[in-house]
Amino acid sequence: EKEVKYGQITELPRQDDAMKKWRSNRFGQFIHWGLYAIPGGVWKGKTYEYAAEFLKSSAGISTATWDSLQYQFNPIKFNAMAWAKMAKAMGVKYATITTKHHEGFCLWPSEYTDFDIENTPYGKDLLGEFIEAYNAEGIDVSLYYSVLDWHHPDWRYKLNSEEDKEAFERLKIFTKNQLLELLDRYPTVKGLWFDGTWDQCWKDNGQFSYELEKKLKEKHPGLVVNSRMRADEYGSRHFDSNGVLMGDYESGYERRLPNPWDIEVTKNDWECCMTIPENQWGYHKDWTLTHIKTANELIEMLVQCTSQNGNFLLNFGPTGEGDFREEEVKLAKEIGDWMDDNSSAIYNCGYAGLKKQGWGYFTQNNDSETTINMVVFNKPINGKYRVKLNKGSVIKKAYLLSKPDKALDLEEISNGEYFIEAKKVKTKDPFVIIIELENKDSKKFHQKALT
Ligand SMILES: COc1ccc([C@H]2[C@H](O)[C@H](O)[C@H](C)N2C)cc1
Repeated sequence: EKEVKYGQITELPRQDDAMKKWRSNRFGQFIHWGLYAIPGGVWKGKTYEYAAEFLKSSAGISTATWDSLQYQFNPIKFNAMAWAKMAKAMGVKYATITTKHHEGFCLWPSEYTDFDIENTPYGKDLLGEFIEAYNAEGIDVSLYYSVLDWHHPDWRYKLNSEEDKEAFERLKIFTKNQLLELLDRYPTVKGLWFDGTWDQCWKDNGQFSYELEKKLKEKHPGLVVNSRMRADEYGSRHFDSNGVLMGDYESGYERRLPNPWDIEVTKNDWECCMTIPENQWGYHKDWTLTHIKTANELIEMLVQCTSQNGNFLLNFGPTGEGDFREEEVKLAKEIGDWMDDNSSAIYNCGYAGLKKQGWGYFTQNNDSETTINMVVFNKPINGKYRVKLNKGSVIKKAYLLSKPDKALDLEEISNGEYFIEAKKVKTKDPFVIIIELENKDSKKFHQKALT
């Protein structure tokens, strides 16, 4: 064990109401929006396959040229209420929006920079409109903030000289001021999603990020912060040098999921953030470059996250004009239609304390001791679903969520192990079988105490 002074601040897992709400939300919408949405991955007629929000570096564009995009930013199609209604219909309970991505452009009128929405043809407080509209639909809002800032003259990747150190001290003050400003301006926000914290400059400032997390949480009770914000004094990120998680949840799952059989991951809160194309967070004009995930693929990721006590944050990249691609609108509808019928296996659900089986994923409602959800993605050819529950568990009845009054045939194989027969399932979509137990699924709740 190393002596770590600037490691974890909050005892995890948090059991306060704000964190319980974060946990029960399960499904969120990520929004990546900034100046990069204007060129959309194309520069001087050339299409760049790399992530569109990195076009400045992949096309080798000067900061002056890139920053002049600010005078073109005029999303005439932006309608925050329409966005919020689409998100509501999709079934998300929270949304995380880029207030400032690596380019440094701020979607809110910041008093600490002119490189912001106020100095664009649009001019209005776009971020404020977004938060108000999403909150009006009952959707919690968290704010993404990139510490890495290509625009700011005091940004330094490494601190090699006294001049570097002085510059970065100014950058740290700027960062703290902007974050306090965001929490002042938007008191209803629930969390901060930090990014751009992998460089040496930040890893050398573990004490600063420790004190910053404390100050932000003192100012904004209940604030939920991702592990990506932090480095300890040895430069260890996400987890401190003794392997203790920092922030409030693990946010290392970017465009990747844990092994579905992994139960270690269930011990902490965590979130997977996911793109619809393979690697585009910002709007890209050309979606033929890579595989585009289908609704069923994305639903399976959401279900897998829930089954392992994680949240799923699905990304959308609005165009420079402020609307969504038709593919994104279609996916939001398809996912929403599924959520309309099956969200009881997602909201306020988590790890059931059971080993994953081949047909799909177990989830269990956090408020229920005797009801287990089976979300099926792979129908067995004989229509019989093998379920291995905890020893001593007895199934009272099992039924399709879509047909609650028709009990399915059961065959007990051994203590706590059954076949559930569901031969006549017509749907082509993933579906849910509900198991109701005779007795409290004690092992699961015992395990819950352990986490
Ligand atoms: C160098 O590899 C990177 C760096 C930053 C990212 C950024 C993306 O732009 C997006 O904001 C994602 C959440 N973040 C990690 C992704 C991959």
